[in-house]
Amino acid sequence: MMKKWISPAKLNLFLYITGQREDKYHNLQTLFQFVDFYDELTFLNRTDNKIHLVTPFEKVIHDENLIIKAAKLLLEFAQTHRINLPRYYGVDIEIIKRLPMGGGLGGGSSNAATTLVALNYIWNLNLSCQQLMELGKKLGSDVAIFIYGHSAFAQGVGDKLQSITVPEKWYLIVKPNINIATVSIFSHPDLKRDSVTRNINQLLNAPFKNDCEPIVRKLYPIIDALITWLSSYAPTRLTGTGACVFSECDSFQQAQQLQNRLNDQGLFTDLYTSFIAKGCNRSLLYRAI
Ligand SMILES: C[C@@](CO)(OP(=O)(O)O)[C@H](O)COP(=O)(O)OP(=O)(O)OC[C@H]1O[C@@H](n2ccc(N)nc2=O)[C@H](O)[C@@H]1O
Ligand SMILES: Nc1ncnc2c1ncn2[C@@H]1O[C@H](COP(=O)(O)OP(=O)(O)O)[C@@H](O)[C@H]1O
Repeated sequence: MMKKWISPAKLNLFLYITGQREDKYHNLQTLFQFVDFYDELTFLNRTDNKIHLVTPFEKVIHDENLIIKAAKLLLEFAQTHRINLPRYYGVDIEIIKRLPMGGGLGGGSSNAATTLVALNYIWNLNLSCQQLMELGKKLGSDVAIFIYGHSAFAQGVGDKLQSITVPEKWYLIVKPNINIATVSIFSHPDLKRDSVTRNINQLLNAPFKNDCEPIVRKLYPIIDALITWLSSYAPTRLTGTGACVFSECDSFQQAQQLQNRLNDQGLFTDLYTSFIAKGCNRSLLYRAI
């Protein structure tokens, strides 16, 4: 059977913005954890050395897809550094896409990371995790954490990573039918950008917050309503720049109860979907290898 490569979602358990650099990128302090909800990628050999994404994406053109960009970047790196490639390195890439786009779950970045890790293995390039992370950063700030593959406290623009083990909670993740472009939140004048820099112990011992949440709640009333409603049952926050919100539960049963309650309360039920996932300190990308 053809090997499936896992491409998991992440949550930002907390996210603080401590300033903005000259290049306009924001300095962050964030806690990343993976969950067991994922896309699946397969790579099938071609004999014409073309790289092709077989699965159509409604909103992303082929060559702009982060999967294709990652494959081409790795190929170019191997060719520039004269690393031996197999005679037939062409691939047809298929994806079972479950992660919503613009959901703050890092789906695009995760797909890029999985592509880099998978093709490094399939092409037998032997690049180190560090080398793949450096390449990944060229595609997006979040790609590095997905290659790193362990829960981490991230600083800088989200790329300075320190491994950390956090409780593997269950989450009810609610996805409003909205896609939020990261840049639209990071460029908003009212975004809170002045959190004080704290060390990891201070951050772990304070209530977890997301600095993007106030502005996202103001811009998207459905997200505000969901966080307000869910918070009366479990701690609930925004992940990344949204649109998903997650409620932290101690067991699958608790998450399921909350999901049932949400479905039964009958408010705006056509405006969102939800699923249950478990936090994983180790990314399933590596557990599956
Ligand atoms: C906010 C976070 C938190 O994990 O996640 P998402 O909500 O997107 O999943 C990330 O920092 C997003 O990372 P990623 O989605 O890879 O962003 P990128 O493609 O690098 O950047 C998109 C745009 O966001 C802004 N940006 C991104 C990262 C950062 N530290 N400061 C920024 O100001 C920049 O304007 C950039 O052009
Ligand atoms: N393979 C991909 N999967 C998802 N999004 C992709 C992909 N390739 C490019 N994109 C683009 O990246 C954007 C951000 O997607 P995604 O990473 O899923 O969201 P977020 O950054 O909110 O977590 C999408 O809206 C889409 O335009």
